[in-house]
Amino acid sequence: MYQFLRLRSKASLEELCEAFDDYTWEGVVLNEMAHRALAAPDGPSMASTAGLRSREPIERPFTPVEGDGGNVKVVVRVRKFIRRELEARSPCLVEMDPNGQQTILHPPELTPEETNNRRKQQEQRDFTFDKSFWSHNEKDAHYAQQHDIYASFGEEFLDHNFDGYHTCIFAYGQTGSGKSYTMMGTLDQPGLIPRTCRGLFERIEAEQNGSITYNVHVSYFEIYNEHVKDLLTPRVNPPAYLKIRESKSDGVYVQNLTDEPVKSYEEIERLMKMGDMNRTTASTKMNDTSSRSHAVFTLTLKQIQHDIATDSTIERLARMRLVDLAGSERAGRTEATGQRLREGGNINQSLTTLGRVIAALADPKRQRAIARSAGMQNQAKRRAEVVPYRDSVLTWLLKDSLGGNSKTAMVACISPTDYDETLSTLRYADQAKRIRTSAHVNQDAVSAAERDAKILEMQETIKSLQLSVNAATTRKRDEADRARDELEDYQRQVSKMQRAMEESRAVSEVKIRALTMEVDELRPANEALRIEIEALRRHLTLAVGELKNPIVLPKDIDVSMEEDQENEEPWDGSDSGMGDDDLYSISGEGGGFEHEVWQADVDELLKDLGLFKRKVADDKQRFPHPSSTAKSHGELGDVGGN
Ligand SMILES: Nc1ncnc2c1ncn2[C@@H]1O[C@H](COP(=O)(O)OP(=O)(O)OP(=O)(O)O)[C@@H](O)[C@H]1O
Repeated sequence: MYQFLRLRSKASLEELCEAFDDYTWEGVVLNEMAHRALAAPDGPSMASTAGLRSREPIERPFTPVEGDGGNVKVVVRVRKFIRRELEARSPCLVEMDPNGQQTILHPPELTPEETNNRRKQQEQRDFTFDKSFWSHNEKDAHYAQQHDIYASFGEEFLDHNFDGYHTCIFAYGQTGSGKSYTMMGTLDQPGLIPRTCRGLFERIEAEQNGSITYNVHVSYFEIYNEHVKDLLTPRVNPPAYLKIRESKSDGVYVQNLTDEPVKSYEEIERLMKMGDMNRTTASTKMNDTSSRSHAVFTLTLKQIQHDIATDSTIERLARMRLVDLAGSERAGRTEATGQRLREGGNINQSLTTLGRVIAALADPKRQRAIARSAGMQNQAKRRAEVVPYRDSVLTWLLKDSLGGNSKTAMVACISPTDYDETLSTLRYADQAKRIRTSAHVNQDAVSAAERDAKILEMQETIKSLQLSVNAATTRKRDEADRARDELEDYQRQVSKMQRAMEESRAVSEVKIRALTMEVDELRPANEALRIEIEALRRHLTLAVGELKNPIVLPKDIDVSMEEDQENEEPWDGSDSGMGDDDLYSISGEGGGFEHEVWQADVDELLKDLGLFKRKVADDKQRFPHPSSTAKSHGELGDVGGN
């Protein structure tokens, strides 16, 4: 700190910076402040460090990345032999080239009679997909385990979700080909769904940086015989079927579907198990645990980032659809009768519609028509589009995932032994490769005022719905249906508002967390400032005392003897030979001039310190130290004037 007193020319802010640079680590804080003050275009500003920091761009993973969804990603997986196939000593008809991603289907050896009975010859067929997973023989080097499937594209899809894209992965294939094994897996060999859920929470924990709030919701339903059943509510008899509705803001949705908020993987795991228990399965000739329904597991991830500088939020919404379709089946081969036969019929019908939707979407002519229809009026638009989404519940609900705002992947599961079924699946998959989706980042920037206004608007809507529900219930019976719809709308709005308010509360928590962190960060700097000020105050007292009572040395004592001896030159009193320590040795003649210079230096110092005092006081006022507010004010008051 003595360097401070050794400044001989004007004690400007620049010199103060240098002095602090050489001093202690606490000086870095003051130094940074002084540099910032100097860097300000209109001279030293009163902005505190915190204020400056808050205006700097915060690290933001929320950089909008736009682009289309690209083509549907298609991968194929062949499973190992199951008991039935081993017993029949069926040969493996599938070959895969893991490097070229080729899947080759060989024709089975037929007896002459079988060959004669066939209308079409079976021949070798080659297909190329984004990936061909060989899960047939564990001993092979390129054997694909469950985690290989997730690592290959499950992780990539999770990346898309965090970027704000909706995604959909669906498993397609004949009954018993390994769809449920791939999607859900077993306890010791978990599939894509549990791995995605775990990956999601691992990332949330790893990416927790304090300024982002993550909200995750889960829903799980099945489409059984063209009816939608909630898998997260207990089964009832007769079964409760849910309605499908469409709204401008939410698109096609299942009314009153449970959408459970979850905070950890364990919570999701519990819901997954509950859903699986509720799912309709049955034993058939082709599969002991055959899924008799299409199951749609949906994760919704909302990321809310709060920018403390502008008090606005950026919201990203991503929906992950993980679909385990029921398997296509030939009645002749499954030998199904009664209920199983009816189920099979419904399954096949919806899969046929899915095939028609895929064919329509993959057709380039149709794609051009859809693109052209973008600016058309309703009726003309519908004629141009003609994708038969509405022909089955499955395609109607997956409309967006199949050809709209989603990045989509299809896992085609095949059996190693069944030529016709496998060929049909591979053709289906080959067509799906050509579908292009139009995914975009689902991101909104909302200011605090807009958020409040949104909640207010919802409250108003709810109020008016409440009035019309009350009025409708008093009207005649034939209006009961309308009343029920209004009531459902009302309930939907209420739960939407509850969610918005919950999010608002979460944003407030983030704000509090960020401010607390900033105060904590500033605490050491404040403490350093306090110590510096105390030291400065002591030194100033010393310097002022020195000026008031200069040490007068008798003329005949030459204190510069030592120096003279070293320099071997007599001191002539001129400025050029004066070292820093001479400040303590000068007196008498010429001392008047030096005194004026010192006085000017000290005045400058006092001025600068006044400046610091104001800045420090400003900081202290903005970020008060709980225990030392009063004390600090007292200390600052001791330092020289403005
Ligand atoms: N990659 C695999 N490795 C080991 N076993 C598998 C694999 N794929 C499927 N299996 C086994 O094959 C059998 C049928 O699989 P799974 O139930 O997943 O078929 P599915 O396509 O879902 O059938 P369905 O359409 O009838 O529901 C199960 O016993 C399953 O454990």
